[in-house]
This record gives sequence, structure tokens and C-alpha cells, in this order.
Amino acid sequence: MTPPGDGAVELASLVKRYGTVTAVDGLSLSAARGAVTALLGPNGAGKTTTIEICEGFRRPDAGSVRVLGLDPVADARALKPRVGVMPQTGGVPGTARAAEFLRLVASFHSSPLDPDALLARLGLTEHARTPFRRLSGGQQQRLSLAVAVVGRPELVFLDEPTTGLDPQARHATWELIEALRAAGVSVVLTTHNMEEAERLADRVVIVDRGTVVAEDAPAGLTGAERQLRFRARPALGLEELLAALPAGSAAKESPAGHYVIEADVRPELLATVTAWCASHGVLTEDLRIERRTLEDVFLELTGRELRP
Ligand SMILES: Nc1ncnc2c1ncn2[C@@H]1O[C@H](COP(=O)(O)OP(=O)(O)OP(=O)(O)O)[C@@H](O)[C@H]1O
Repeated sequence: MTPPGDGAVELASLVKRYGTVTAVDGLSLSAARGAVTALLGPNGAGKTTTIEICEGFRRPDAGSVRVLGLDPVADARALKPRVGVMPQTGGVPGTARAAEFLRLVASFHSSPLDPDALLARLGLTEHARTPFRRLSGGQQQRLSLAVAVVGRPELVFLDEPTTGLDPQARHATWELIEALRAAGVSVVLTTHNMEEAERLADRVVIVDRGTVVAEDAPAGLTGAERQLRFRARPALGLEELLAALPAGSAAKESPAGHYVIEADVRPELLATVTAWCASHGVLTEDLRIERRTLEDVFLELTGRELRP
């Protein structure tokens, strides 16, 4: 096995089974220090299990784990003050009042952030005295995020930090994550939000069936290839249009009335498509040239079928 690198997180050939289910199946990844690494993957892909192994909450059945160069289980005491954790749910006792609990966590650290300023930043000042279990789902998540970062950790694990948040809270969370990155903190997060991954991540790691299927910077994954997209009336004769395009082009309608042409996008291609539309009495709307989205790449790599 190759020796681990010096990333904030180094995983090599990680395996975790729950009975007959292999949740993590030989997963290797390196999350660079001072960078935001986003794990994307369908439901059940093994993201949470992987993060929980990094947090020392679960032991792998095989493979190696290094977090800030240490073993998350054997070196748990050394890692605790250096690593912040925001679990997918919970993480705070139900009866704990928001501000009291955050101040308590802050008191365990040598140079914490100001808990009240953090509550204000995450829009929780009005709920400072509310017990955790009485907070709304989105407020609970924001408090969990505050708890994860109040100790000025070197590394934070955020499991779906913005799922279920309203747009305001989502943007406040993104800004906080950007500020962490600017301060040199290493961030490993999971998300199902492609916009979030594109906006925040230095590196995106796509996980499927317990293993990494692609990893790169967001722009590296979406590539330089471009597509032509437009809207028009449903059920245009795509085969006929395709026949007019250069060999190797592809065209699809999904959903009805939304067309994508994947081809070498040059001025001549645009001219051919618009000429074909004109000769068939088709008025195109929103005709545009764009890169593949991260969601396109994600669906290509992981397929469209629902996961059990
Ligand atoms: N404690 C457990 N006992 C048994 N099976 C489990 C346990 N935890 C997770 N699994 C199974 O392991 C697989 C991976 O789950 P995991 O929660 O790691 O996926 P995930 O990628 O985080 O999914 P999601 O996007 O839905 O949060 C799933 O098939 C899940 O049902």
C-alpha cells in the first residue's frame, strides 16, 4: 500500500460492512489541507459512513484512515480539540439551550470564536434560550454548525450542512464555509446540492456504491465541452435534426420541450440548428451555449435509477 500523503484526511482502501451490506467498498481519497472537499453521491453511497469513520465514530473493517496525520480512534483525545463535527442530525442534547450549550463547547477550547457573534451570524440570537429539541429543523442544523466551528478547528466535517435550510440560511452557511476556507481551515462536507459543490468545493469527490467514481475540481469534472440548449414545442423530430448535424452529435429532449445538443459547438452548428428550426416553423426560446453542469456529470457517472 502506498504511504499516506499529508492531506487533512487520507483514506486508503477503506472498507466498512454492516452485516451483508458493504457500505464502503475500497474507498481511497485525499482531502487537501486548507481546501474544501465535497463528497457527492446518491443516497446510500457510503458518504456518511466514510465521514463517521474519519470522525472516529466507527471503525473500518479494512483500510487505513489518517486525519491530520493521526488515527481517529487511537488518537481521539489529541484530535478532539482540532476537529469540528457537524453530524447529519442531532449532535446537541435535546434539553440544552442554544447559547448555553454553545458557550459550554466554546469553554473547552483555548481560543474559541465568540459564541454570541456566531449565533448572530447564523440568525439564532432570538433563539438563544430555546432548548435544542424546540428549535425548527433548520435552526437545529445552524446550531450544530455553530457547535462544529466555535472551537476554531483546523478541520471540520459537515454532513449535509444545508439540506432543508431556507435560501437565507443556506447563503449564510455558504458564507461561513467560505470564511473558514479563507482562514485556512480544511473542510470536508457532503451534499446533494450541486450548486453548493460547484460554489464551495476546491475538489469534488463523487462516491457511488462505496467507492470513488470521479474526483477533480468542479471545472475539471464539467470539462471544456459545451452543449447547445433550447426550449421549443415538444416532440420535434430529433432524428431528422440529428441527420443535419455533424457525425458524432447527440440530441435529446428531457423533459418535454427542453432540448440539449451535444456536439462540437461552433458557429456553423448554431447556424444549422437555427436553419433547421426555421425551415420547420419552430421558434426556439432560451437558445444558449453552456458547459455541462455538475448534475449532468453526476447523473452520467452514477446513472438515473433510484437507489434502494
Ligand atoms: N448502522 C447501520 N446499520 C446497517 N446499515 C447501515 C448503517 N448505516 C448505514 N447503513 C447502510 O450503509 C449504506 C451506506 O449508508 P450511508 O449513510 O453511509 O450513505 P450516504 O451516502 O451517506 O447516504 P445519504 O445520501 O442517503 O445520506 C446504506 O445502504 C445504508 O443503508
